[in-house]
This record gives sequence, C-alpha cells and structure tokens, in this order.
Amino acid sequence: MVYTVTFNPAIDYVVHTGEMKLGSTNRSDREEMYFGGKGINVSIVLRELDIQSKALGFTAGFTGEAIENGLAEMGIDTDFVHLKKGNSRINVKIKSAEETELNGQGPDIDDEAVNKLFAKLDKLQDGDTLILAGSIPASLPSDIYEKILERLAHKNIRTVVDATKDLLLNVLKYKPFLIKPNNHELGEMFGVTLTNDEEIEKYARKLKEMGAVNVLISMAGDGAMLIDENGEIHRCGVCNGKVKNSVGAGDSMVAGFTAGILQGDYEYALKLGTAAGGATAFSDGLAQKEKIAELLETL
Ligand SMILES: Nc1ncnc2c1ncn2[C@@H]1O[C@H](COP(=O)(O)OP(=O)(O)OP(=O)(O)O)[C@@H](O)[C@H]1O
Ligand SMILES: O=P(O)(O)OC[C@@]1(O)O[C@H](CO)[C@@H](O)[C@@H]1O
Repeated sequence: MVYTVTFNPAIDYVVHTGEMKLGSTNRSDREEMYFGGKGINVSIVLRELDIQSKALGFTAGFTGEAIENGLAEMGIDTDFVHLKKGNSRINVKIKSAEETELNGQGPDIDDEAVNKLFAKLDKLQDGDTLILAGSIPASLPSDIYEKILERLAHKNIRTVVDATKDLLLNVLKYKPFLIKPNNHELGEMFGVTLTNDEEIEKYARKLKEMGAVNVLISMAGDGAMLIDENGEIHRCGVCNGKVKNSVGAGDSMVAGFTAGILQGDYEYALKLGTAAGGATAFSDGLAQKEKIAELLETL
C-alpha cells in the first residue's frame, strides 16, 4: 500500500489576471480551486496512474472539510487527523505575466494530534511505501519527518521525502529511498547558487553521501537528473508542450517516479516522472491519465 502524508493541506485558489499591480485593486479574469498540498497532489496523480494510495495528514475547520469531501468525490482514500482549532490553509496562486504564490502558514498542530498520526503510521507494514511531502506548520519542529522515519526504521518501508532545508536534511541519516528537491532547493540547502549541470551533480551526490538512496533533482523546463542507488547518473529532458501551470509539477514527478519504480527500472521511473510532471505543466490543474500516457510515448 502507498501512503502519502500532507502536514499542511491546502485549497489552491488559482487566480488568472492579465495584469497584477501591487498596492491596487486588481480584478481576475477567472478563478479555479483545487484540493492540494504536496502529498495530496501525489495521491491524486498516483490514482491517474492506477495506484490507489491513502492520504494521511491533518485537516482543520471548514476548509479542511471541503478538502476531505472533495477528495472523497475524486475517489481518493483519506484518513486525516482532525485538528480542533483553525482552518486548513488557502494558498493563493496568481497567474499573470508571471506566476506568484502566497502559501499560508496553516493551523497549529499539537502533540495530541501528532501522536494520532504516529499511531496511524505505526500500522504500516513491510513492503509499504510512505511519501512525506510539503512544508510543516511553524508549530512543529523541523525534525518531525526525521521522527517519523526513526519510528519506521525497523520496518522495510520504501520512504520518499519531498521537502526542503532542514526538514529534508534531517531525514537523510535514515536513508530515504528517494528525495526530490528541485535545483534551487538543492543550492539553498548548501548555501550556493547552482548554475550548471556539473555543480548540480556534485551537490546531488553530496545528498547521496549523506544517506539518500536515490536523489532526483528536478529542474522545471530543463528536465531532471537522477543519481540512482548505484551512483549511476540518468538524465531526462522535458516533454514538448505549452506550459499552463507549473504548480504541482514536482508532486506529479514524485507520483510518476514512484509508480514507475513499482512497475519497472530507474530509466522507466524517470520517464514516467517526467511525463507526469510535463502533463501537469501543460494542463490546468494536475496531470491526467491520457496526457501522461501521450507524453510518455514521446520520451
Ligand atoms: N516548463 C516545463 N516544461 C516541461 N516540463 C516541465 C516544465 N516544468 C516542469 N516540468 C516537468 O515537471 C518536472 C518537475 O518540475 P519542477 O522542477 O518545476 O518541480 P518543482 O519545483 O518541485 O515544482 P512544484 O513545487 O511547483 O510542484 C520537471 O523535471 C519536468 O519534467
Ligand atoms: O507550502 P508547501 O507545503 O511547501 O507547498 C504547498 C503547495 O504550494 O504545494 C503544492 C504544489 O506543489 C500546492 O498544491 C500547494 O499549495
């Protein structure tokens, strides 16, 4: 079974506007809402790839209820811990000449709620896959992902972590099966700006030396690089298409790669990840089955 964990689910409120003037009243041309947060996005795209997962995490208030109902309507299995206070966040994504995002902080998560999540995770079994994805609310310490991996270390669970900074660095000693920072996040973790392929490879290998089994670096329109468990490097360019939306492209890549590795080798997983990432970049909302299949054929 595949489980995703989203500590900080969100309603993604996507606003399209011709021009955006800071300090003025702007009017949108159209709006859309999606139920998101990184782990949830991974669950949604996994379902497009015929892999049923269970989405875990925390929801709160009326927005949390809307997220759960929306996911249920989409056929996504969920088992969220319900927080007693606050509301799940609404993340604003403004699409004008450029994409601007304003992600919320999210509700506080207390120890009792964290322990409820731990109890659910304790039921995972050998052979399961666990995907931890996205930011955590400020009320939680940055070793929370580490604590989860530590709890599960005695079981044979394939772990995937899509996070940044300390949240990611802290888990490396537990040898996550896959991590997927993008090239900017990779540089940020080492306090450097990465300007070419050689530098990106050098720092990706550092993450591997620090414990990650497979390191996948996504580079938006420049494709992706994988350093696999044997230290071999694989590269994949991007699919061709008109970019509509980059929100969730990375989550789609994580879903595609995870589905790919359950069905084939690293080359195939990288291609399926690339096709899923591209399918999201070329769609309003997340990747759909037919688009992923069409793009996979081109790689
Ligand atoms: N402009 C694009 N054209 C084609 N493919 C793209 C484009 N942007 C993203 N992709 C595909 O999606 C993958 C992941 O994208 P990206 O590197 O932007 O992830 P990310 O930064 O984690 O994204 P996000 O945080 O918005 O989900 C890329 O490696 C690529 O295969
Ligand atoms: O604030 P985080 O948790 O880092 O990212 C949250 C988020 O931007 O990630 C997804 C796209 O990857 C969106 O659905 C969501 O709004």
